[in-house]
Amino acid sequence: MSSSYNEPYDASVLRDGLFVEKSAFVSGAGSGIGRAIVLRLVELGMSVFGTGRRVEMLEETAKRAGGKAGTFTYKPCNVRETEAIEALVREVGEAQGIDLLVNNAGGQFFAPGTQISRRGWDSVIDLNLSAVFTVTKAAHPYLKARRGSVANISLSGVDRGSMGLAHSIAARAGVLGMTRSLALEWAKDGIRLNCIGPGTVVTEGLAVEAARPMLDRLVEATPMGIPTSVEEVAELVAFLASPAGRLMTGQLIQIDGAAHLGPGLHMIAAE
Ligand SMILES: CCCCCCCCCCC/C=C/C(=O)SCCNC(=O)CCNC(=O)[C@H](O)C(C)(C)COP(=O)(O)OP(=O)(O)OC[C@H]1O[C@@H](n2cnc3c(N)ncnc32)[C@H](O)[C@@H]1OP(=O)(O)O
Ligand SMILES: NC(=O)C1=CN([C@@H]2O[C@H](COP(=O)(O)OP(=O)(O)OC[C@H]3O[C@@H](n4cnc5c(N)ncnc54)[C@H](OP(=O)(O)O)[C@@H]3O)[C@@H](O)[C@H]2O)C=CC1
Repeated sequence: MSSSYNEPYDASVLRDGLFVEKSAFVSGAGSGIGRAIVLRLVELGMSVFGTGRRVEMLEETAKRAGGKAGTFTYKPCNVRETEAIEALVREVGEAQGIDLLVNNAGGQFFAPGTQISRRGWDSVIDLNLSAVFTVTKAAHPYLKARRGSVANISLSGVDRGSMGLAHSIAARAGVLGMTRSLALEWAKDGIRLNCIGPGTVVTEGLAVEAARPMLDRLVEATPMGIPTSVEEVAELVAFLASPAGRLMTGQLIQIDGAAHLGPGLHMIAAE
């Protein structure tokens, strides 16, 4: 693996102060893509609230957000605990409003369909689909009040399928369907919803040496041969929330070096 895969990438094109007096709710804010989104939004002047299960990870995000134009506050919560996450969204919505909701918390394991148990299937669907609906629905009144927007962090290949990810692709395809349906229902409220499909992103889970064979395969499946950086995902989230994204809704934007057009992960099912 080239060591440059994991280096910070300057993707910033948006202007300073863009999001002053705006507020965001970001799930999975304590690591990887979610942390990068928080840091960029705060840099652009936003008041960002973040959640995730591990408080120490959120603390680290807060440390890195210190001294920037906006603010970062947080509280740990499991997005799969419906009543708790609904209450948290209400608390944040009442306290600071919500101009932008980022559904980023998620994850899965790689396995051929024959090795996914019913419980494994349900876990992945619960985290990556049902919890996204719960959070989005809970945020609706606050998004409506601000004519806000939603960015759902999805997965490259969601509209085509991927070996080894039947459960996750099914969940994210469900999110895409939900996104397009709510984009229609909520257009009258001025609310926009989009999905972003990153390709391989070298975050915590993939950066460890043990994940190196998987990472090599993922890069092999990426025609441009370059993993997606967390910074370019963050910039796209910010762009979609900005005035320049005013008419963008119901979209799937894949930021993946053409992975969704490439050979796919055929090697996984062969194992
Ligand atoms: C078109 C081609 C495109 C090519 C490019 C692709 C681009 C996409 C690249 C995607 C890159 C992805 C990277 C990463 O994933 S990085 C790693 C990030 N970390 C994670 O994602 C971890 C996420 N995992 C979890 O959060 C949890 O494991 C999960 C929610 C999935 C389950 O949590 P839960 O606590 O509910 O689960 P349990 O541990 O109780 O287990 C429940 C059942 O699930 C089964 N299970 C768990 N792991 C596995 C496994 N590895 N294989 C098979 N089954 C598994 C477990 O056994 C339980 O079932 P049973 O009770 O029946 O045993
Ligand atoms: N890395 C990649 O290659 C790609 C990732 N993605 C997707 O991007 C999103 C971010 O992933 P990434 O940054 O890479 O990976 P991480 O594992 O770093 O991020 C996942 C985040 O979600 C949080 N999370 C997971 N489960 C829950 C839960 N039940 N309740 C609350 N928070 C939860 C985690 O925090 P905590 O554990 O503290 O709860 C963590 O901060 C995920 O949806 C992922 O599937 C999409 C394409 C490619």
